[in-house]
Amino acid sequence: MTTVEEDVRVPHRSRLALLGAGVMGETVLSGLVRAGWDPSDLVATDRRPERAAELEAAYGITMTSNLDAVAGAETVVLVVKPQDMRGLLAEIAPALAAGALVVSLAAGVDTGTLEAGLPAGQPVVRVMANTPAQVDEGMAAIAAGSAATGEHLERVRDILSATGRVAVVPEHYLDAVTAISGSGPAYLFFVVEAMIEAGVHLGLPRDVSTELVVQTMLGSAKLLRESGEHPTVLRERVTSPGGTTAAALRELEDHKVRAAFLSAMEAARDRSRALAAAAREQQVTP
Ligand SMILES: NC(=O)C1=CN([C@@H]2O[C@H](COP(=O)(O)OP(=O)(O)OC[C@H]3O[C@@H](n4cnc5c(N)ncnc54)[C@H](OP(=O)(O)O)[C@@H]3O)[C@@H](O)[C@H]2O)C=CC1
Ligand SMILES: O=C(O)[C@@H]1CCC=N1
Repeated sequence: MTTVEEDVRVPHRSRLALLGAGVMGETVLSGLVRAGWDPSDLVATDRRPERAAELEAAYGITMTSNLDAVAGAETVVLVVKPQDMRGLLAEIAPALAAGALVVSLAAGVDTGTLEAGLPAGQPVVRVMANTPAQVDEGMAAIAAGSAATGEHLERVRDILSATGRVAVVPEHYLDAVTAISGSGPAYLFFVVEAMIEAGVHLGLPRDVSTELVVQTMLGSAKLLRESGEHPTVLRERVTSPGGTTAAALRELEDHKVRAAFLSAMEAARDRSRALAAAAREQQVTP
């Protein structure tokens, strides 16, 4: 017979170790805590002791060494910079539990490179996430390595869907995904900065300009999502014949802003490929 106590129990979550608790690492950890994970099911590490102390105080998560964290963890999430991945894989490979799922959030580093630095057959899932996950509006794309199963992908989806949307994609999409949604928040913040400065240039107090621009960005994103309309249609609805918007858009086209966005995202995609190549060249077998 089912008891009331059993009905309301929190589902068991296996122990998750997160290595590299910088900006993106904290984004994931804080999201899991907000989503109701018991901090005692989480363990994390960072190279800087003062950073570790900060996170322990903020979230009640045990901060420890990489080897301690990995021992017994069923899911190991790696959130170090691509350039630090090789050393980290070499350090943890001997301590990983057989079958533990390794999840990498590093830009560029492909699953082949990760697998080459880990014991044979270790399941790996690669992720490209973004910082709006800090407010539960993240966009993450995930791809399975050669030994990862559907259950492994579901486990990663469960972790990331706590803080936003998750798409399963073929791995060869991930350099482009990095250029679009991984780096994307920075481009939009750049546009916001430029518009706020423009408002100040036009004589608005900075706080007024900031409020106008931030709410316009938020409202436009919400309109896109909720209307389901194509952005071209929404832009045309703002653009009155012979009006102010048409005058502004003409300047953006004359300054080749659309072409600049294309070049910028090609550069980000190429940088992701270069990081992948560098990580591949550095790879070591355990
Ligand atoms: N920031 C973002 O918006 C996004 C980042 N990413 C990816 O996430 C990863 C982390 O990026 P981000 O959080 O911005 O970078 P951070 O530098 O903020 O975080 C990485 C953290 O890992 C620590 N670290 C490095 N080596 C080790 C180690 N061996 N053991 C434990 N901790 C270690 C670093 O310490 P120290 O400071 O001493 O180096 C640092 O605190 C990158 O691979 C990046 O490509 C992906 C999508 C978006
Ligand atoms: O700039 C970077 O390399 C990382 C990856 C995507 C966003 N930040």
